[in-house]
Amino acid sequence: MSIKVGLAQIDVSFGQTDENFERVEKFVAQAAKQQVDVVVFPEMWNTGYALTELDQLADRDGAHTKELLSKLAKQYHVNIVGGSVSTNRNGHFYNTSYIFDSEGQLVSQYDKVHLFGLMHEEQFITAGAAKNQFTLAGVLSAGVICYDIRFPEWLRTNALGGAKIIYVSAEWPEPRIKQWETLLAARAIENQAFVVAVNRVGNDPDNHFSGHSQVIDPLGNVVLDAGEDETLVTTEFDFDQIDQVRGSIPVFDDRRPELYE
Ligand SMILES: O=C(O)CCC(=O)C(=O)O
Repeated sequence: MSIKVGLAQIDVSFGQTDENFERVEKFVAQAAKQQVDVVVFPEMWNTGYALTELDQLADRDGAHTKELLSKLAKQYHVNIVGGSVSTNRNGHFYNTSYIFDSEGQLVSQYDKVHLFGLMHEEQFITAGAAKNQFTLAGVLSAGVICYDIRFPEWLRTNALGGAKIIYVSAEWPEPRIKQWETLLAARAIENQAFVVAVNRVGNDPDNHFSGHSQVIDPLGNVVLDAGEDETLVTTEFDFDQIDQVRGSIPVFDDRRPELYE
């Protein structure tokens, strides 16, 4: 079984929500034209890290994002891993990912669990406390957001459901891009899964973001690298490789969880 994914490596206009919603709409249409099964977006694409303005800008109850992604998924008959957006729910702000199937149904909702102190995220955002495991395009999958990839135990926790694809959405700044690439490869190898990771490009007042969205196979090989410009890149991969890799080095069977606490 194979799947075609589209990585929407977009810029994010700082605090300009209307512009950002329009951009996402354009990229979903473009992805649909290329007949992808799943299109994936980066982190916090509605506002960027405009954390001090969340009161005015964060999506209340995620309503605007959910309405748009659901409509687009249905209209174009495409599955959408909606990156993440800043949301305002019950008086708290969250960094929230919404995932829609090609019928326009919400299949998962995830609040980023590990908040990134270097960008003062924890001063504004409330951390999530739940996993993100779902079936999309018929494939068991998991999803995390940016800084989450520094926590192998969290990805393992999510991957233990049998995920064959781990989706990562990020706003990962350029100075640490080597760490991004290395961490993604390690998460793919240790979980023997495909990693589909989408980073943004462009600038915010404090950071430059250089993309390098990637698809990585279960052996840690980079199948696709999107480079440093705003772009939609696509690739198709099949899951036989996962069975081969898991069959030859059975790390899931060889785990010793009784020793890990
Ligand atoms: O861990 C890093 O170096 C980057 C994390 C980050 O930018 C984020 O979580 O938004």
